[in-house]
Amino acid sequence: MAYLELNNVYKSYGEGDNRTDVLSNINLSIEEGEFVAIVGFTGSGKTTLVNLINGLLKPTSGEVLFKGEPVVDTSHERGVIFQNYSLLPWLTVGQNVYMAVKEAFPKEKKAFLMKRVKDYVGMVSLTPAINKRPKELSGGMRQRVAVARALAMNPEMIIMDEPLGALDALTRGNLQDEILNIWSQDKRTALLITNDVDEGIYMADRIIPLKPGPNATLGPEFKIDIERPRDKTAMNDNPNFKKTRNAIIEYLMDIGEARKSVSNEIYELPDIAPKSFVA
Ligand SMILES: Nc1ncnc2c1ncn2[C@@H]1O[C@H](COP(=O)(O)OP(=O)(O)OP(=O)(O)O)[C@@H](O)[C@H]1O
Repeated sequence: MAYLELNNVYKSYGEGDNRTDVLSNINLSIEEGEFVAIVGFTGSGKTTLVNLINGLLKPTSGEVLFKGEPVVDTSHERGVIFQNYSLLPWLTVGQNVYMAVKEAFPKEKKAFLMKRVKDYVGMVSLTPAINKRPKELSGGMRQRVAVARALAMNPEMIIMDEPLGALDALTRGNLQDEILNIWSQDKRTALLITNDVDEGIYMADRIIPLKPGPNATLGPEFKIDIERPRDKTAMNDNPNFKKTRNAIIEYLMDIGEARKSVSNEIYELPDIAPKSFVA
């Protein structure tokens, strides 16, 4: 039994003429302690996939199993870092993180909770902004609060939906390292959804492309055979890095071309005129 399993998962939105088939025949198996990245084009169904795993959505058919049990709801065991940071606007940075920590550790004393808030706000370099409200922060700072909030809850599995997209390269690199530290020290399981192949190779054990939809499905996996801890600078000269990067990019370009050729199809519109049109 895998830690997380998706078996023949299909997901559509709407009914009848309004039906959109987003995901088709998704099969994914992640072992405990693994770090898996899914790379995909925008609009291909990545957030839908995250929400199915998180328990915010139910599959149209197929099953999502977490530790052998069907996922029916959200759970603290699976912490999600969303791309749209969703902070409570009336609370400060510290209070936003505190609320989440209190929910995850309901029996702990205030001193424990406050220390955890301080540690995780510090980890994302936001100590000077701990008393600010979200509207006083830049998009990147808000995203860092969202990262601190999710990790401070101590989830067994960290699920990341393009969590670092809005950040500058330096902050992004630092947070990648923090996430990797937490993942490896605390023996977590991680799923990263990204459109950045280099980020996926730096962080993950395996990369799986999501082929664009409608009816998006997972492509072949690419194993990242590079020793940990990985060094970004040294990696550029690593033959395995170059080989894997080229293979993934080539694959994505091929499916991108296939997508373009589908969207370039010419549709003929029927030759009709409105019956009651008065010029
Ligand atoms: N609630 C919904 N009702 C109807 N269609 C939806 C709904 N949510 C998403 N979709 C459609 O499903 C498709 C995939 O959306 P999704 O947000 O999962 O993609 P994504 O890969 O995360 O996109 P992005 O990279 O732009 O965030 C899109 O065509 C979108 O319009």
